[in-house]
Amino acid sequence: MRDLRPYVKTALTIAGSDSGGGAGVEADLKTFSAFGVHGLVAVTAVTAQNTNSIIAVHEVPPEVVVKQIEAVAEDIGVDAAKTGMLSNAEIVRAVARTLKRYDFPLVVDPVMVSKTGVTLLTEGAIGVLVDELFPRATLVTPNRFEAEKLSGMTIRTLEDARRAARAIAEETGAEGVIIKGGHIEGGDAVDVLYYQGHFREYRAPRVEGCTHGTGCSFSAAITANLAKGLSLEEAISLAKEFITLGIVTGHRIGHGHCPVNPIAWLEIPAEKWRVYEALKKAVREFERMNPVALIPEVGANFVYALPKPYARDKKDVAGVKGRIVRYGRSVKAVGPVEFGASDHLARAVLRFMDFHPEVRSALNLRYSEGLVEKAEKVGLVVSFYDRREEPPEVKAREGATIPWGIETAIRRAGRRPDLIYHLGDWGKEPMAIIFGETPQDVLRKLSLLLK
Ligand SMILES: Nc1ncnc2c1ncn2[C@@H]1O[C@H](COP(=O)(O)OP(=O)(O)OP(=O)(O)O)[C@@H](O)[C@H]1O
Ligand SMILES: Cc1ncc(COP(=O)(O)O)c(N)n1
Repeated sequence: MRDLRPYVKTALTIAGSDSGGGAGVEADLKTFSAFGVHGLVAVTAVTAQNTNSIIAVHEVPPEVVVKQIEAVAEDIGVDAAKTGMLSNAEIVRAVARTLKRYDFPLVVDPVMVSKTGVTLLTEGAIGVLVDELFPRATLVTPNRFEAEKLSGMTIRTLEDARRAARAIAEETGAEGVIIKGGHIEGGDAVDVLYYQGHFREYRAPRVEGCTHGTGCSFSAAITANLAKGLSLEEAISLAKEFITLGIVTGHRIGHGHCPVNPIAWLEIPAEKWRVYEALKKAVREFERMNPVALIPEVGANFVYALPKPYARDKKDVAGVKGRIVRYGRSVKAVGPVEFGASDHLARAVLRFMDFHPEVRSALNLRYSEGLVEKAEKVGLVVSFYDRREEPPEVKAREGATIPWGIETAIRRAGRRPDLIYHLGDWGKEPMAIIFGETPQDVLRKLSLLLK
């Protein structure tokens, strides 16, 4: 017997396919999944596309677009829907006619031109979109250029965006209009909503990263949250947070505009849990191994970073709060495993990851000649840096010594080191650091040293 009240919500995207996986239905489906919503699809056009350009477009016959909508609406049910690339007037008309038969919330992203400058909606279809689809829309999400086209106004400031949003809503019958600020100048990326007679701004810092598919993912995120029953304003707030993260963590693939990363929203919390659990287990094992003589005066730490591109600063690296110390005859973690708990060792592993991104874990130990000899004897790759060789401009920069040292040691080794040491300096204890892909890998190397 099928569950009569399914626990999962569904969202439908009516849009084009992007073979590069950055925009269109591909971005929408990833976004729906990121919010835990089951995605449904009606493909309007197949594009041969990459990060540089759109090479070919094959439009789907309008009746097949309609059949796709009906097929899923009638069997599975739709909790909210969005439209993206609709390509031509016939498809717009068929979609508008079909959607009038259903009452789920609808987000219309009036996609007209791709980031790479290719037309995705014929000039003649724009009027049809406005007349036939906008009146059915809960929200319309134009970017600056689309809003200028729709309103006939020039948009340079937020005040301009406010005026245009209101004009579009009042003239077309769309319930809400949000003008996205990706292409409106300013230190922040600000989106301006006009909804039910009032304005609201959504603001986030303008970030560096990947922006292909931002409009698609943003409207899909709003749709997913409407499907889950959130209010329009709550749905936009979440979508705004989501899109900023997706831009910063975008995967630098292809030679043109790299795609936004909708999965970061899901993957970061998931990876944090994996890192946390793996490190907690390894710290317990380290305590059991009890290498009392290897604990430095300043204490040891054991760290594990999120994978790239999510490991950006020390808050993305888990470590032991208060470090690991000698306590009588045993080795004890002072506090719990936490993200951001390590400073020095976190910086060391982050720098290591710039050269070898797969090496995400590290453990620092008391240096001794014997330890280094043993490491070489068991076949570990050993390298070092000498703090006395540190250039003055590096020394002058707070926190720059360790990254400089790690880089120096990696370059010196000419291959991936397992252990890096330094002999100390005034007031600095000599130290050895074991690096590994995982905390288990680090412990494996440590056990070779303890044999
Ligand atoms: N560099 C950036 N930093 C932060 N947010 C941004 C940036 N660029 C765009 N955004 C945000 O991303 C969302 C999409 O806006 P944008 O104006 O880029 O839409 P678009 O042009 O339709 O996107 P696309 O054409 O890439 O699909 C908005 O919330 C916008 O504020
Ligand atoms: C199938 C499809 N839909 C939408 C876009 C717009 O996205 P962008 O403006 O980032 O190129 C696209 N390029 N391809």
